[in-house]
Amino acid sequence: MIEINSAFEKTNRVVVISLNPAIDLTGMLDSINLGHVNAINNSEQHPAGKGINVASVLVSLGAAVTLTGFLGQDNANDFTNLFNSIGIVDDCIKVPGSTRTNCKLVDSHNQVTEFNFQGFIVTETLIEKLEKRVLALTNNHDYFVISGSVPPGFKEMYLFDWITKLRKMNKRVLFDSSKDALKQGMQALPWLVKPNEHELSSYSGKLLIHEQDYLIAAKNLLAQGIEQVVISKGEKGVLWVNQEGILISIPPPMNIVSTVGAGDTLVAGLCWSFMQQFSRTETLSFSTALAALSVTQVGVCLPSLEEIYVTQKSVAIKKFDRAG
Ligand SMILES: Nc1ncnc2c1ncn2[C@@H]1O[C@H](COP(=O)(O)OP(=O)(O)O)[C@@H](O)[C@H]1O
Ligand SMILES: O=P(O)(O)OC[C@H]1O[C@](O)(COP(=O)(O)O)[C@@H](O)[C@@H]1O
Repeated sequence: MIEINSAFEKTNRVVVISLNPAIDLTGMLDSINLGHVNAINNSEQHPAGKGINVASVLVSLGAAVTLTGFLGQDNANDFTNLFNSIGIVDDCIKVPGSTRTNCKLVDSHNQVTEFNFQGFIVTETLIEKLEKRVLALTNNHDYFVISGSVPPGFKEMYLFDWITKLRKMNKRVLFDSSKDALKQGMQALPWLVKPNEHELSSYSGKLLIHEQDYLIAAKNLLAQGIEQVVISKGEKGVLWVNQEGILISIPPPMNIVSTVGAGDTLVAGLCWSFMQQFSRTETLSFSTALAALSVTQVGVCLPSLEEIYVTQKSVAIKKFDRAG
């Protein structure tokens, strides 16, 4: 029998689990010509991946973040330099090989074409070692973010097992993944899920188009026992459904540089808002503002609170009581 306890303390401590990190190599070009040579106008490269992006934004907001998961030992320094410079506590397991490099091409219409590679291979021994680390962290943490795809060798079933274990310990698990990993993880009923439109359509097995389609899909997840269903809809904003009702946010128009990392930034904003016990409206407007700011540059941005508050004032919120 799963125990439900809503008496969560305000906290700044959080664990982020990053199973398949990446170095993001972003190239800007006028347009992509398939089958031809494409000249890149300028490029940037930085440590990223869903969990690492979430951890970086959380730290910038003031969270005490312990990052665990896997890192390729051959280029681990690229990541550990970042962790040391911004103050992420590194509890990652080093695995043979290099962490993958993902390629992101941004054209002059700000359209992003992404090439996400597979990643290093993990063994059962490494996975068991990681599970022990995650369980050890339950002694002094209530919030766990599991973000991103899984590397080759990692059976999606582990996500089901780990989320089930964390849930039984009454931990709040925020889960953001895709494909089979999303399916398996969702079945364990994490506390919060954040699919984007495409991921939710693919999970639901049908194309969701209208607001009503998303609402029905969200309410189904709620009925199954997921407490917070947050659907991110790019520049159209966020749809958040829970037992208290439906909230919709619309971000202000932004100067877009790259939308890569917007979803991770939204997850970090949500996590921080819950940890800090913001009201529902404040949680959504804060997280939407933070995510909107992230599209104004390459990678996740670490804006000042002042910048976030200014943007937050331009986020429109629509509220409907009771999810029904
Ligand atoms: N062009 C944009 N302008 C303003 N906010 C944006 C824009 N694109 C994304 N966002 C914000 O970032 C959130 C996450 O973006 P989205 O593209 O839906 O996620 P993902 O990166 O997971 O695909 C959106 O819900 C929205 O709040
Ligand atoms: O974990 P996945 O699905 O392989 O995706 C990894 C990619 O997603 C990112 O974390 C960006 O994610 P979002 O755009 O959804 O925020 C990149 O940094 C990384 O290259």
